[in-house]
Amino acid sequence: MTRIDVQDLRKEYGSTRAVDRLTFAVEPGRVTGFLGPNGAGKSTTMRILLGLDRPTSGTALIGGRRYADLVEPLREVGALLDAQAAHGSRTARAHLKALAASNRIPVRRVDEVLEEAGLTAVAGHRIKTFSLGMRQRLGIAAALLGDPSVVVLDEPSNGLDPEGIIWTRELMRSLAREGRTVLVSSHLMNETASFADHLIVLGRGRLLADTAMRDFIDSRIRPRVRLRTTEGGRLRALLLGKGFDPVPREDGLWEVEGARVEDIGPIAARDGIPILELAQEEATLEQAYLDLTAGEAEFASASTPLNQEA
Ligand SMILES: Nc1ncnc2c1ncn2[C@@H]1O[C@H](COP(=O)(O)OP(=O)(O)OP(=O)(O)O)[C@@H](O)[C@H]1O
Repeated sequence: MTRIDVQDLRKEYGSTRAVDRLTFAVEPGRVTGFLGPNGAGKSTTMRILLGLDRPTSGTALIGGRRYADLVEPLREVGALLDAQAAHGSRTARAHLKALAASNRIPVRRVDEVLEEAGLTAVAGHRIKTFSLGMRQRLGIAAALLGDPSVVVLDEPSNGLDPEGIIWTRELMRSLAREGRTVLVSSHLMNETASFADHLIVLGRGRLLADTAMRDFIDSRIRPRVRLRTTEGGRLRALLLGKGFDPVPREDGLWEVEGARVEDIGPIAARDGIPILELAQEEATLEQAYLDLTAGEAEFASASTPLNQEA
C-alpha cells in the first residue's frame, strides 16, 4: 500500500507563488479528485511529485520516498501529465516498447495495456496521426505499463469523447478497487464527483478542502424539491406542520428547501393532494464547488504575489 504525502510544499516561480504551504495525503484504495480553478497549482504539485520540478521548500513523497529516489519509477508510479509529450514519429507500440525496455518491464505488458486502452487496432500507427483523445488513451496506457501501485492523472478526460470519459471513469474506479492510490486532477466538479471518493481542493496554491466526497456533498449541499400541485395552499399548510417551508415561485411551481422527494411525496399522498410534478433539484454540487473556490479563479492573479502575503 503506497501513500502520497505532501508536506508543507511551496513552489515559487520568481514572484509567483504557485504552491503555498500545501500539506495533504493521498490514500490507497480510493480515487482522490484533485480540484481547483485554472492556475490553482494542481499541475505544479503533480510535477513536483513526479520529479519534474523542484520545490522551493517542503516535500512530496511516494511511499515515503522522493520520485528521484525510486529505483524503477514506472513500476511504482504511473502518470499522465502531458498527452502531447509522446514522440510523434513513433508508433504507439514502439513508444510503449521503448518505455517498457527502459524500465525493465516485460514486453507482454505493451499489448496488454494497448488492449486495455482500446488502442490495439491503431497500435502500429504513428502517434502524430492520433487525435487528442487517442493520445490521452496512449498516455493512460503508458501510465499503466509498469502495473504501478500509484497512478497520477492530470485531466485524463481532456479531449475524450463520451465513451472515452466513461472508460476513464471505470478504469479509475477499478484501479482504486485493486488497492492502488489514484490521484486525478480536474477543474470540473460534476465530472470529479462521478469517479472520486475523496477530494482535495486547491485555490491559489493553498489547500481549500481535504474531504470525503460524501461529506463534501452532505455538508455543502442542501437538498431542494421542486413541485407543482393544484392545491398549493393546502399542501403548504401540511408541510409547514411537518417542519418544511414551501415557497411559491413566479412560474407557479413551489420550492421546498431542505427536503427530498421521498419526504414530500408521501405527505401529499396521505392527504390526497394531487401532485403534477415532483423533482429533486440537482446541479448544486457545481455551485458548492464554485462557492468554495470563489475569488480563487482569476488566472492572471491566480497566485499570491510574495510582497502581498496574507
Ligand atoms: N514554469 C512556470 N513558470 C512560471 N510560472 C508558472 C510555471 N508553471 C506554473 N506557473 C504558475 O503557477 C501557478 C499555478 O499553475 P498550475 O499550472 O500549477 O495550476 P493548475 O491548477 O494546474 O491550473 P490549470 O487547471 O490551468 O492546469 C499559475 O499562476 C501559473 O501561471
